[in-house]
Amino acid sequence: METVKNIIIGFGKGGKTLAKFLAQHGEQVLVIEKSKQMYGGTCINIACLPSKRLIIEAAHGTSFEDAVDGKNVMTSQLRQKNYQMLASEDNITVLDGTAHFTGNHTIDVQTPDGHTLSYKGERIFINTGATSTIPDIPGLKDSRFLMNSTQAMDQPKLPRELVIIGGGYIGLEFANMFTSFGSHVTVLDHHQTLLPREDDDVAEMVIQNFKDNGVRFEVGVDIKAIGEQDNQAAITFARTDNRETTIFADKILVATGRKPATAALDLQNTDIKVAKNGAIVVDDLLHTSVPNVWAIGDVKGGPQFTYISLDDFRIIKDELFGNKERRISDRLIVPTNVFIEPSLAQVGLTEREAQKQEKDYLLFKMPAAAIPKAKVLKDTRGLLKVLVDPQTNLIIGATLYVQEAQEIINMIVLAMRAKLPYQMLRDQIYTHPTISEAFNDLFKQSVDKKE
Ligand SMILES: Cc1cc2nc3c(=O)[nH]c(=O)nc-3n(C[C@H](O)[C@H](O)[C@H](O)COP(=O)(O)OP(=O)(O)OC[C@H]3O[C@@H](n4cnc5c(N)ncnc54)[C@H](O)[C@@H]3O)c2cc1C
Ligand SMILES: NC(=O)c1ccc[n+]([C@@H]2O[C@H](COP(=O)([O-])OP(=O)(O)OC[C@H]3O[C@@H](n4cnc5c(N)ncnc54)[C@H](O)[C@@H]3O)[C@@H](O)[C@H]2O)c1
Repeated sequence: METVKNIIIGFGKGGKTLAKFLAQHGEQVLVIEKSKQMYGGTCINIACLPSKRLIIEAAHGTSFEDAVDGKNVMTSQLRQKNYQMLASEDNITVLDGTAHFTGNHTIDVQTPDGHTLSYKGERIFINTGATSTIPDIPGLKDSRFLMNSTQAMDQPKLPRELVIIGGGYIGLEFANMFTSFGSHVTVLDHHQTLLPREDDDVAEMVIQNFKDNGVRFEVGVDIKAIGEQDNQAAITFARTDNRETTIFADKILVATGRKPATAALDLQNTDIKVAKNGAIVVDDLLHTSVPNVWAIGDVKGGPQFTYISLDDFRIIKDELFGNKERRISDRLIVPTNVFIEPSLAQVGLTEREAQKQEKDYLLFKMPAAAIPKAKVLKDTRGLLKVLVDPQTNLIIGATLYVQEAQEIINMIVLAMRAKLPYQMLRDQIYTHPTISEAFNDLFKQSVDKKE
């Protein structure tokens, strides 16, 4: 059995960044990836980048088929670039194969040609990501109409009637995208409230905009069964009043969350603790319960974002080569963005959360329609809400539902991290016409909280 200084299982965001860093510091690294189609990990191949590319193509009026082709060219280029980024390093070996543990620090790798290779790792980093879940609905798992998000982005033709189960991140982003391509979309969710973290005014506006675009929502439903009729899927669900309805679709996209990919790792052969949901239990420094074994990214549970996986890399880098100060609990200001149209970005407290915590706050609020650039972009939908601590003048939360929110939220994040008073954003000179210059006007006057 060969002993390797660093083994990274999975070519994910944090893992690949760590591999490059370790190699550049003279350390030997073995990166094991189970699929050649996944070099570079989930984000670039089957998640963030291809989905955003399709969303943009849909908004530009590209046909679905051409958009999928273009997306595939992009992901293949990214895959190649990611592979080269690691394989070109003398100290890194990228091994095709599926890894599973045989002991606390030993693994076997099943290679595509049927061989089993055994390794001992002085350090092991688990970066295997997460996989789609399929809810236990009779007939769903075996339905020929079922797709997960990866399959939805690779359909040979646009589904005319599309049912999406789950109205979270993927559900809303794909509902927006497929509607723009021309599908008729119905979103089913078992919760009564979509966007449950958002303030009511924001969530209502987002859902109304979807409805205005033709998306149908059925919330608080209990999906009873998936069948087939006349070459279509038949989806039967009960509404809150227990009345049963059946709707029909050419495809069903399941977007009901993703679970940590630990099932194939044979962690029962180790002392690595796993939570009920399959997530690897880690401490504040990403240590698993076995010394010198870390978990990075989605596999450790918690927020599932590429930038969190990247930040996991920073924690490990700081532990191994820095001053050992960075940790998960430092992540107090983490922005999110739902890539719908317009974009919905959020950081810090919402108004509801501030009220629940009995925090005093100033509310700055304005409609997107007041921003000249929104008119230029021909999309004046949305609103901006920022909460400020009246004692310190520091921003404590922001929700930006406006075109380009995914970009300008990062200015708010910077102001929060640098503890800049809101007046700094109010009085700054911005380029024009831009969405960010809205901060000049937004912060002029706080509004009555009851508005
Ligand atoms: C449709 C979609 C859109 C998304 N959009 C966004 C977005 O816009 N912004 C954002 O921040 N996040 C987004 N996410 C979430 C984001 O993709 C994930 O949080 C991120 O990719 C997780 O990265 P990771 O480092 O945990 O591992 P991953 O990138 O998931 O990598 C894990 C790798 O491990 C490999 N692997 C698994 N098991 C084994 C094994 N036993 N042996 C060897 N290899 C193995 C897998 O093949 C995979 O390549 C999206 C997710 C989806 C599904
Ligand atoms: N823009 C982004 O950053 C982005 C985009 C896409 C995905 N992601 C990441 O990927 C993760 C997975 O996305 P997702 O949309 O699958 O999960 P999600 O957790 O965001 O949403 C799941 C939705 O499915 C519903 N649901 C669950 N079980 C159901 C059932 N049996 N019947 C009906 N509805 C049901 C839930 O109520 C919820 O609304 C997200 O949590 C996010 O971290 C991020």
